[in-house]
Amino acid sequence: MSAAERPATSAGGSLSARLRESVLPLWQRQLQHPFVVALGDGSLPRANFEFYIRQDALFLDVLAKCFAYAATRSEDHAEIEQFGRLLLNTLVVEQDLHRRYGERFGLTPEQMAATPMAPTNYAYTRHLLTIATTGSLPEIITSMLPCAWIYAEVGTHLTGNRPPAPGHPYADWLRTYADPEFDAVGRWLRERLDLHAERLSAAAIARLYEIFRISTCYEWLFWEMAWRQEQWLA
Ligand SMILES: Cc1ncc(C[n+]2csc(CCO)c2C)c(N)n1
Repeated sequence: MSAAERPATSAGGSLSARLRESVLPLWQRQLQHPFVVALGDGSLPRANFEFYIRQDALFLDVLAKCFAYAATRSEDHAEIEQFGRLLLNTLVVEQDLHRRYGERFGLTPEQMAATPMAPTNYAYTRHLLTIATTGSLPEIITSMLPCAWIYAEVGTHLTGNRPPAPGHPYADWLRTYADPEFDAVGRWLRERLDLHAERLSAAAIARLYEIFRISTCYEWLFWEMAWRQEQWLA
């Protein structure tokens, strides 16, 4: 099994491992996306990265809210606490990474917040919000799992577990997502999902496959959106 195929954490025959296997070609396409390749080798034009950072700041605000919705569906004290921590972590990533790059690009937090959501970002966040507000807890976890899992794999794939080269323009981004602490987010979500899924019907599990596939597609489309600097129609 190549490094690209290997899950960041091996999950054996668990539901989360089977979900990833069910979308493996889509998963591997993320690592080959021109945006991801150029981000890794530092050749990504600044305009594309700036577009991405502005959109991602808006995305992470929504993702943080989805962790809050997940907390409202849980009856387990430790789980509620962890969803609360993930909500705060998400905002810290946004502030640390995005404000830092924002400052480098001469953007104020107000300018960042005034950016309109591009179509794909809008669609992805509506998908997450619909499930967060109307779905079951396993569905909510499943909808958020590809974003944590894919970024950890992209981070380790691009760095190969070595620190980014000196002067790499996107070193902070690479370090954030190659950090084993970030991989732990996905690992925890997988553990919770595998536990909750033990009590689900075959129909409920089938729905999880569908949700996982849609979120995985949107992760690819998010790179594509930033690569093309996608705009709404005039
Ligand atoms: C489109 C998109 N997908 C995933 C991430 C990665 N990410 C950053 S914070 C966080 C939650 C855990 O703190 C996750 C999953 C991203 N930045 N943008």
